[in-house]
Amino acid sequence: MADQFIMALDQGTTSTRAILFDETGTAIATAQKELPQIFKQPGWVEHDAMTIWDDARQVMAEVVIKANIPPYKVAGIGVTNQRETTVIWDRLTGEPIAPAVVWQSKQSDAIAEQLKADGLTDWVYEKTGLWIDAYFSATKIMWLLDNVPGARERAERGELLFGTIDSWLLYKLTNGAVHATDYSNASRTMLFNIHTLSWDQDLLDKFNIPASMLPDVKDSSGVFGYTADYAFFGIQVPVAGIAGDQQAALFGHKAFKAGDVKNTFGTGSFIVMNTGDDIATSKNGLLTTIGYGLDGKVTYALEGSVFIAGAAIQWLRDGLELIKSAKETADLAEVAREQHPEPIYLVPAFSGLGAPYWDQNVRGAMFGLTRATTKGDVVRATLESLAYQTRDVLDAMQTDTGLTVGSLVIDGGAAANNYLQQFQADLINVPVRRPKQLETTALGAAYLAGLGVGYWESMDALPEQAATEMKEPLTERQTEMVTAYAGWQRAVKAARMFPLN
Ligand SMILES: Nc1ncnc2c1ncn2[C@@H]1O[C@H](COP(=O)(O)OP(=O)(O)O)[C@@H](O)[C@H]1O
Ligand SMILES: O=P(O)(O)OC[C@H](O)CO
Repeated sequence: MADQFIMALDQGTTSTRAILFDETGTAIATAQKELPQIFKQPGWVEHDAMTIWDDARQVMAEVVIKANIPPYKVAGIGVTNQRETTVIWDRLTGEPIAPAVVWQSKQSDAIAEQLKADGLTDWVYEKTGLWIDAYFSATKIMWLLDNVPGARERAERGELLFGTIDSWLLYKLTNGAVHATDYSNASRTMLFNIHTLSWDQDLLDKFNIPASMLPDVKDSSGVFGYTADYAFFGIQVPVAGIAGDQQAALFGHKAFKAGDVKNTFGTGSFIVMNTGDDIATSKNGLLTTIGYGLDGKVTYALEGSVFIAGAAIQWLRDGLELIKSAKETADLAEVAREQHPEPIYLVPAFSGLGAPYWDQNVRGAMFGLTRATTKGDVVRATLESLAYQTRDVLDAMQTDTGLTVGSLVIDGGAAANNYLQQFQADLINVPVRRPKQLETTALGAAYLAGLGVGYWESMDALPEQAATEMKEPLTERQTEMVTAYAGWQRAVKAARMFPLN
């Protein structure tokens, strides 16, 4: 297989990427397209599903051309995706009936609130491992069926299909031949029973969603189908791996042991702990989810989903126009820290707070401003908010599992930030490691696809990640961190006391 490659197709919230990996797990070429965000109403976030498909096809072709390899040298494709985002399309024409409702979108908030008011929270949690929220696909499907004219009747006649982005891309890649997903994505819909490993008929009945819309659920590794003529240079390449992006990152870090934890700092921040065979439950606002399905067996995980991480850095750039690029933030924060050791705090609850608070009624706030506050202080507070939110989740994880997190691996765009990495290590008082290659999500999808086609024979044969950079916590900062974290906790409390209405 030495002259063959595995392609990862990583469809994220803000971009669509194709990356080719060789046998050593090295990325040899990347092609990427930014994805336009559609904000029709406050709190709504949508994507054009056809654009996603067009972009996917384009980056897949581009990456092969960039790498200058014949397309038949691609041994398999692994798909990984922004999770929960919901597409509904016509079974026959393959046309979406509406824009995709993105995981961050709040248009189904009222439906989620009603389900909670109906007292379904524990019932849904016991079956799905999820706390009722507009974040998950179920209320998004309900919203689309209720709001797109004729959708409910068409769905009841069996004419419509639902899928998260992986299913949508798989359907398009195979020209409608395959309608399937994997366990990790299914476990984010709030329709999938993580105990019986099947769609839950009680939930479907309660939510009034026809079972005929749902994809088949399979292992994350194995052949799902083959690319159709028009999809990839007219050749049939097996789509041999699928996983939601956060679970793919867990796999990409080779976090295979119970207790292994990773954090991906992308648009949001997703801290995931492998819990092995154990369907660990949480009393502290974490989700129970499926890490991956492999060889007929699923591995479970606990997750803390933080909605705003790198998105806060984008806000500094595009909203406040304080910086020109995300890269500037590390130096600005470093200087600010030297000038004004006393921190200010940003609670970036721009769309409510996810784990461990799950409070939709809070919005962003800053605390501690004075006339001396500078741009650098605001940048520093923003970067540090990513680390504080991670600490909140890690504390909850340790309380829930009784396990001690001894180190943390990070990836995603904002993991490149040296200030953040050091501050994170200081704040949680354990080493924080990041791989040189931050595309761990894509690597995880490549691993799954590679295992699926026998490119790598077993998990033991998966290559080690390229060199990593480690930041140790600084002992001399530990007293300061105790005060700093107490300040953050007060800031969150204060922000939550200023309700939306
Ligand atoms: N050097 C940096 N420092 C801080 N944040 C960064 C840096 N580089 C990129 N980011 C942030 O990382 C995010 C992009 O990460 P990525 O993993 O590509 O996200 P996604 O998969 O959610 O689209 C953006 O929100 C951006 O603001
Ligand atoms: O696209 P990302 O990397 O922001 O990830 C989004 C998550 O999968 C949402 O649950």
